[in-house]
Amino acid sequence: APESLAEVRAVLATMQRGILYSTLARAALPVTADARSDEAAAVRSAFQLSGLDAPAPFVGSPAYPFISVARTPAVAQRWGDNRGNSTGVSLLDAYYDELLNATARSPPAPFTNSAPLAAHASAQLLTLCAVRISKGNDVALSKLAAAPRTFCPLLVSPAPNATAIREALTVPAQEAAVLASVGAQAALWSSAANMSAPLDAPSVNASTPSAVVPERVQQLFSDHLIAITTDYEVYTLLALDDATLADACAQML
Ligand SMILES: C=C(O[C@@H]1C=C(C(=O)O)C=C[C@H]1O)C(=O)O
Repeated sequence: APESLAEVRAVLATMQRGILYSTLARAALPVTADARSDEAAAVRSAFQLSGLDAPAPFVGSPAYPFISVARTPAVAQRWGDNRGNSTGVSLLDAYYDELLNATARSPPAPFTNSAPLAAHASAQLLTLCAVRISKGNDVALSKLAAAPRTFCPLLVSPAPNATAIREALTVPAQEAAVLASVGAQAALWSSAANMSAPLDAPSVNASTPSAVVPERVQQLFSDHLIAITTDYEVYTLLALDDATLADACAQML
C-alpha cells in the first residue's frame, strides 16, 4: 500500500528543511555577476552531464528534468494548470536570473576559492528541489488510495481531464501552511537569536534583519516547487498503467 498522505507530507517537511539550510548556505557566500554566470554554466552542465537531464518534461523517472524545463503556459496546461500562473521559465533559470540575486540581503565579498563552495551549495539546493518535486509521485498515489471515489471516475475516462484531476489534487490550505512555515523558517533560521527568549519559545532579535529575504524563499516554493510538484502529481495519475489503476480502483466497488 502507498504511504499515507501524512507520512509523505512529513518527508516533504524534511526536504523543506534541507532546502532552507542549503539556501542559507548559499546566501552566506558571494554572489557577483561573473560568479553567477560561471556558476550557472557549471551547475547546468553538471546536471546535464549526470545523464539525468531529459529532453522533455517528465520523461522517465529521474528527478532532475523538472528543474531545467521551462514551465511555459503550454506545459502548465498540459498538467491541468489553466490559472495562467506559469512562470514561463525553468526553476534553474529563475534561480540564476532572479532568486539567487534577491535572496541574500548582504552576500559577502568574494574570497579565494569561494566559487566552488558557492556552486556546491547551489547544486545541493537544486538537487533537493528536484527530489522534493519527485515526491509528487508518492503524494499522488497516497491521495488516490485515500479517495478512490474522487479520483477513479476522473482517471478511468478515455480522455482524462487534467484540469479536473489537478483541482482534485490541490489543497489550498496545505499550500498556505507550507508557505507560512517556509517564511517562518527562513526568517528564524537566518536571524540573530533573541538570547533572552525562553528555551521552549525561541524568537529572533527583531532589530537585526534576517540574512535572507523570507519572501524570496517563499517565492521559490509558491512559483516553482508547489506548482511543479503538483504537475508531477497530475502526471503520475495520468501515467498509471491499466493494471495499477484497476487495482487502486477495485476497492471502490
Ligand atoms: C504536495 C501536495 O499537493 C499539492 C501541492 C502542495 C505542495 O507542493 O506543497 C501542497 C498542497 C497541494 O495543493 C500535498 O497535498 O501535500
